[in-house]
Amino acid sequence: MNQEELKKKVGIESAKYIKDGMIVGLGTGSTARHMIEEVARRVREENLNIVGVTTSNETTKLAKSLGIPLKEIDEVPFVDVVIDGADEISADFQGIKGGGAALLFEKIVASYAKRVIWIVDKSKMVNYLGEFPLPVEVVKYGSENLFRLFEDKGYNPTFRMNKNEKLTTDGGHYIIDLHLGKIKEPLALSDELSKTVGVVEHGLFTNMVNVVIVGKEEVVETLVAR
Ligand SMILES: O=C[C@H](O)[C@H](O)[C@H](O)COP(=O)(O)O
Repeated sequence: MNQEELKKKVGIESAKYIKDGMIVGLGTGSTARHMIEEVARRVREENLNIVGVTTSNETTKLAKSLGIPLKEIDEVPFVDVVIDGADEISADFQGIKGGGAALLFEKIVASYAKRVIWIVDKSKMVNYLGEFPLPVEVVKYGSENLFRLFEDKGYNPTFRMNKNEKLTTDGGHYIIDLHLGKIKEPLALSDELSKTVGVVEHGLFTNMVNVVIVGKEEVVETLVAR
């Protein structure tokens, strides 16, 4: 079974957590896409009655094209469940997200969610976070200085590019990716980045996930955080 098939498997499995009447956070990326397609199928074929809240412009476009009813995040007081992909997940359920540049809206939706479910193929499960570059979303004003600050700290920063230009996120910011290799203390780094002026948000999602659905060759494994 190739990686794409594993992603599809967990996407379909995760949609089973969605029940009639729910407000559902719709994640972003190639794995979340499969979940969104399955949700749309259930809306169409099973008359599933839900409202989606999206986590990126890309997901809004996809969900609209598939006919999923949507509301803006500010039109709902909470989200029942958000289902999203991830770039890395460690054994203690900490994660890195933002490989698709959607971390800010994803974290906002997750922070209003009663339940957070991540769907990944087995390659995303790691012993330590950090091999995947950690995305940091920053205000454009002063971002070169912030870049130099990260350089001085030895964080090996690179600006996320879109062709020859710096990529601008859905929120109108830049992303600086930190190439850290191994993040020894995710919680401490999360605090440090959150306190850094000019940082809007970062891709460390600490103590946020409730359920992780992992696609493996033979089985789909469901891990529940304590
Ligand atoms: O910004 C993007 C998101 O955090 C994605 O959920 C994450 O990058 C995983 O994406 P994919 O399922 O395409 O690997």
